[in-house]
Formats: sequence, structure tokens, C-alpha cells
Amino acid sequence: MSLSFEGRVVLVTGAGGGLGKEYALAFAERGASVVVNDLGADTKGGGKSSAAADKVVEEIRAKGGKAVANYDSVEDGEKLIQTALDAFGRIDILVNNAGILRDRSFARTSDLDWDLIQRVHLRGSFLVTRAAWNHMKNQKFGRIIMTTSAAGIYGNFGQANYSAAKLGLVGLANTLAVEGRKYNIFCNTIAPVAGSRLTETVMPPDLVESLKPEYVAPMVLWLCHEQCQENGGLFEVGAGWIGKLRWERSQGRIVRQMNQPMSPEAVREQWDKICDFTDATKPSSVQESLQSVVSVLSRVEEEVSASPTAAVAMASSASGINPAEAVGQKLPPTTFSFTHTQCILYALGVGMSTKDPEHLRFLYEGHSDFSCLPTFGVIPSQAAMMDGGLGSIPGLNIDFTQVLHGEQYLELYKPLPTSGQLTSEATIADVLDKGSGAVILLDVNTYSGDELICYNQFSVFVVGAGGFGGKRTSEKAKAPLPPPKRAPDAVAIDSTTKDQAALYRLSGDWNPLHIDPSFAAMGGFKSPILHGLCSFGFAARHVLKQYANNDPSRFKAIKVRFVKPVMPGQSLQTEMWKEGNRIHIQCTVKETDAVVLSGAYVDLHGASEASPENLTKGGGLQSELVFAEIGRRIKDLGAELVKKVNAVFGWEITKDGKNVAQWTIDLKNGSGALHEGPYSGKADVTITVSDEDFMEVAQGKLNPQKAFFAGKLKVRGNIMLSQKLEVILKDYAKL
Ligand SMILES: CCCCCCC[C@@H](O)CC(=O)SCCNC(=O)CCNC(=O)[C@H](O)C(C)(C)COP(=O)(O)OP(=O)(O)OC[C@H]1O[C@@H](n2cnc3c(N)ncnc32)[C@H](O)[C@@H]1OP(=O)(O)O
Repeated sequence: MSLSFEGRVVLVTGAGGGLGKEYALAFAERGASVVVNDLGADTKGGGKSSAAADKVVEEIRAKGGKAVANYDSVEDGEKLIQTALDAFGRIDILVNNAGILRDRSFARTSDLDWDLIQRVHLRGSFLVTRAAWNHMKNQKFGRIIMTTSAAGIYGNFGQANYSAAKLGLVGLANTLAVEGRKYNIFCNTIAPVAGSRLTETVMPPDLVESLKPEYVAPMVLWLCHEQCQENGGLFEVGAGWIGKLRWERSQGRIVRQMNQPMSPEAVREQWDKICDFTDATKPSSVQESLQSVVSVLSRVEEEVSASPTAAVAMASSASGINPAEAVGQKLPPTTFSFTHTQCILYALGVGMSTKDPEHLRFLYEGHSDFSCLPTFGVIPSQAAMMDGGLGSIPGLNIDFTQVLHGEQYLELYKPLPTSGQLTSEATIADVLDKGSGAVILLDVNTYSGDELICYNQFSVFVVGAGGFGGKRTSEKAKAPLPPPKRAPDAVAIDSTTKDQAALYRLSGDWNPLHIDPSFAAMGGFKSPILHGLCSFGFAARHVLKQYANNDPSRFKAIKVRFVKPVMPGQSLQTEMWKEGNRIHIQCTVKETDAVVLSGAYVDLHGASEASPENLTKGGGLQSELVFAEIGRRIKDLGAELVKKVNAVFGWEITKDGKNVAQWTIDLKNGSGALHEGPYSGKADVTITVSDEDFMEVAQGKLNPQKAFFAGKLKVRGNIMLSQKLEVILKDYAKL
């Protein structure tokens, strides 16, 4: 379908020749009624004649088109619009095209040169457009073209007056686009490159010849058609080519230093980064432009009193203060009050769901075993940084967009309460220079009253803040540990959701890096990334489920290194290796195969340390663990393994370092028993399995304990235990 302008009334200013004439003819040819405005002045604005406009009108009419002439100056905007209303009853499209030149080198530009150009181009376009505006608004349709120039966009020798006016038109158009949008008034700007009366002064004749106006007009017609939804665009157009322009902004740099006036030296320090267009953003509105700046500002402001991300600060070489001076500094203590709401919100944040009935104990405060996930222990502790005073550390300078969570260690001394008030005391344990970044180690002890509940070590990686000449390692750092060199013993997979970070942040880490696209872009990310502590929570609960039956009292400690960011919506795969009470873990993003958590491990409390209450509870918790473990070990040993098991299991139960009871498993009867008093002797049990069932167990298809209780593992008589298996089982019995 060709684009028709039937029924549309168009006003083209400066339509007596060149581009304006071309537009007028093209619109008329496609059915528009055209007001051909031309003052009949020369290129410098001198003289006045009706001849030019009349000739174009005649040409249009000769072809059967509708046109009237107008000879007023664009400074009489109302008169131009009135001509359209008188002749055709409305105004739909306005092409601000009229213009003159008064080229002078800047030093020689007179007041008149300046004023005349501003009046015709900028003020003229303003006046004509204003006169048309309410008509367009009332009819809920309008298309406006502003004509700028490469001279305005890029600057051009001898055209200071013209450049200023032309770029002024871009600004005018941008705001009209914003104000007009809801009335279906669209305003776009073109920078035509065409051979015309104006360009022939600055271009060689053969080039002028090849830049025909008919190569520009189709673009103007398209922008003015009702089908075109472009609004606020800026285009260069000429010689049959059209390109769109937009703003680009470097990621920029925060150069402000804490508790100090911003200094020109700090600007100098960051100059290369400020001007670096790698991963530049393209803001297209004031809102987009301000969004990231406001985020940054609020981060800086909040940091001074208490920043959400808090944390961290990088060594400021500009300040001249050695970051090592901050080591040992204590932050002001913080208090964290919470109820079951925070525990549940956190559990949801790390992906727990009622889809898994075993998660209910962490999601429902009315559950008989309602508990707090052990990794919730990071939450009261992070408040130490968020509400605390890292901002008060002298000589530290922050670029929040570069702050990443590097590593985390958490150790619980007690199962976490599900409500209460905890106090945290944080100390800057060390500041390390890793070359590509600075690492800040924060030790945080969290207390309930006088009782130490947990210890956290936050390791914060400030990208780009290294190279200050500090030490690289610290004996205070809790080291990550590599997993054993064998296939993992167990694997769990879980999907995070697109809103995982949006949910997790409600637990108190409000860092915009996890929600605000422009902030994330400033940090060098394509989109907001997941909180490190969220993936950490996922991995920890995988271990808790796999090896501790979701019993939070079995959790002792966790260490994790964050090696690559995770994007909300990606799936996390946790590989687990059991080495005694230590479960080594590694997490990869399933979609990309990238390792995201490395050197990680969870330490569990052994069965002997479990409380008698837990051991008796359910009559089979420990036996389930044992059976599951036997199954796994058998599987490891291979298919040719002896098929006979004569096992003895016994656990010491200690309290205050003393044996108080023993726990035995009777495999024969499939029951467990708690015996009061010190551990002594051993319980002999015998179990025999059928070949088929054994293979099922060996292949991991059958859970031995469930099979046993279901009567699938039959007792046949006494069978000798293979030596290798005995060692394993004894080893296990020591746990
Ligand atoms: C709640 C309060 C907490 C406050 C702060 C956190 C606020 C949160 O909102 C922020 C977040 O959650 S961010 C999300 C989670 N974190 C991440 O995604 C970071 C992922 N890691 C990386 O990108 C890189 O490892 C990266 C960029 C960290 C390092 O990569 P590279 O620069 O390429 O480093 P590389 O060349 O591999 O190694 C150089 C030296 O640095 C050590 N190192 C590497 N990764 C580390 C890490 N993650 N943590 C600590 N040290 C790390 C290396 O070992 C090496 O040192 P050395 O040679 O001495 O061994």
C-alpha cells in the first residue's frame, strides 16, 4: 500500500525552492493540501518576493494538486497557520524547513549575524509550531519535522550562529516529542545533506549536484505519515542514505571520596575510565539518564551514613592514606530484630518452595519443626555493614558499581532462632591487593545477648581497586578448598527465577546491581545479576537436603568463593563430594556450564554430636542416613563387591565432652535404639540382600533404608563382612 496523504493539510516553510519545494511537491502528489510558505528572501535573509512560492503552487496545481501560497516570515507563525486554516480548515503536518545563513568565523560574528539566525531558525520554528500545536492537540494528530544540520550536531568552522540554532532545534524537538506523545503529535528532526542554496556555500559543486533534494523528501514524508510511530528521533539523510543518531554515554566513574570534598585530582585519577566507552549505555530519556546517576548518588549518600550494599570501599590512592590503616578497625555494632517473617522471606529468596513438602518447615511458622535456614546467619551480620560505618573509614573511596561479593564464610555456634534481636560487631580483618581488585575482609560476630551465635567473614572484591601496593594474601582469610578429584557423589539442580534477585533483596541487600539495569550496566553487566549470597543459599540447602535430611541442627559452617556472576533465571547445579563431615561443593550454571561457586564446602555436625532428642525423633533419621550412605559406598566400590554385609554401627553421644549415651542401629530389625550411659560394646547385626536388590542398591536405584523397611532387603542369615567394606563402615561409624 502506497502512503497516501489524502485529507491531510501540510505546511512547509521555506518551500519556494530546494528541499522545501521538493517536500511540497511530494506531499501534494500524494493527495495532501499544501501551504507553500516562502518569504522570497535571498539566502542571507535579504529581499522579499512572492515569486518563489507562487511558482511552486502553480506547479502543484498544474499537476492537479491542492496548494496555496503564503509569503509571511516564520516569525509571524500565526499567519502561516491561519493560511492553512483559511484555505483547508485544519493543519496536520508542519515541516519547519525555512532557513538562512550568515556564515562568519566566530570572532567576526556580529550581534545581527547571531540574532538573525536564531530568529529565523530557532524562534521561527518555535513560533510556527506553537501556532499549530493546539490545533494538532485538539484533533489528536500532528506530525512535526524540525530541520537541524550536521553543523549543529558536530560543529563547523564559520557557522557558530547557525550551529547553535540548529542544535537548539534538536532540543526543541526532543521536548515536543515528550509533550506531544499523548496527543499523537510526533516530532522528529532531520539533518539533511542536500545540494541547496544553503549547502552550495560550503560544498564543492559536483557534490552538491549529487545530493539531490528528492533523496531527502521520502524520509520526511514517511516521518509525517500516520503509520510512522517514530517520535523524538534524529536522522541524517542524504544521497539516498538514511541513518539514525542517538546519545551514547560511557559507564562513568564515581570520583567522590568519602567524608572529603570532591577533588580535581580524583577526577584526574579516573579520567581514562570516565572517557572509556567500553560497554557504553544509550540513555534515551531524562529518566534513563538520571536513573543511574540517582542510584549512584543515593549509594554514595547512604554509604556515608549507612549504605545498603554497604560495604565497601576501595583503597584510595588519591587520598594518599594507606588502606592498611583501616585494618583492625571496628565498625559500630548493629542490631537486627526479626520475626518468622524474615526467616520465611529469606527461605523464599533462596528458592525454597511449597512444591517440596520438606521445605514447609522453613516456610510455615505453624509447622511443628519450624526452623530458620542456617544460611540466614548472613542476614543479621550483613546489617553490620549496611547500617554500620564503613563510610567512616579514612582513606577509603567507593565505586559501588565495582563492588562484588568475592567470598563468604559462615559458622553457626547455635541453631538460629526464628525470631529475636541479634547484635553484630564487625571488624575490618584485612585489605588485600589482588592486582585486578582490592579484597576487603570483614569479620562479623553476631550475638544474642552475650551468647555468640555465629561468625561471618565477608570478602568483598572491589574490581579495579587493586594495584595500591598492598599485600596479596592474609592468614586471616578463610581459604576456599578444592573438591576431591573424582566424580561428585551427588548432584542437585534447581532453577532460579527471573525474579529471584527481586525477591532475595527483600532480605536486606538492596544493592541496585541486582535490580537496576542502568546501575548494572555501569558495573559492566548486561543485566542485573543475582546476589552472591542467594546462590550461596541455594547451594547450602542442596547440601542440607542431601546429607542432613534438611535438619538445620546438623549445619556447622560454609565457605564459598563467587567466581562468576549468576543471572536471575539461570539454573544452578550443585555437585557434592562427601569427605567425612565435610561436603565439598561446586556450583555451575546449567545453561552455560560456567562454574560460579568454587572452592566451596559445608561442614556438618556428625551424628555423634547430634542431640539425643534428634536421634530418637522419628525413629529412623540416623538409620536413614546410614543406609543411604551404605548404598552410596557400595555403589562406589563397584559391582563385583561382596554381596554380604554384617555390620555393626554405634555412635557415641557426647555432651560437654563426655559420653552420655550410645546409639545403635539394628539392621536386622530395621530399627534404631538409644541407650543411656557411656558407649560400650557393640551391637551385632546381620543383613542379607537378594542379588537383584543388591544390584539395585549398588546402582543407586533403590534407597536401602526404604527398601529395607518395605521388606525388599531380606534377612537370610549371617554373612561375613568384606574387609574393604568393613573399613568403610567403621570409618562411617566414627562420624
Ligand atoms: C552483603 C554484604 C556484602 C557486600 C558486598 C556485596 C554486595 C552484593 O550485593 C554484591 C553481590 O552479590 S555481587 C554477586 C556475587 N559475586 C559475583 O558475581 C562475583 C563473581 N566473581 C567474579 O566476577 C570474579 O571472580 C572477580 C571479578 C571477583 C575476580 O576476577 P578477576 O579479576 O578475573 O580475578 P582473577 O584474575 O581470577 O584472580 C586475581 C586474584 O583475585 C583472587 N580472586 C579471584 N576471584 C576472587 C573472589 N571471588 N574473591 C576473592 N578473591 C578472588 C584470585 O585468587 C587471585 O588472587 P591470587 O593470585 O592471590 O590467588
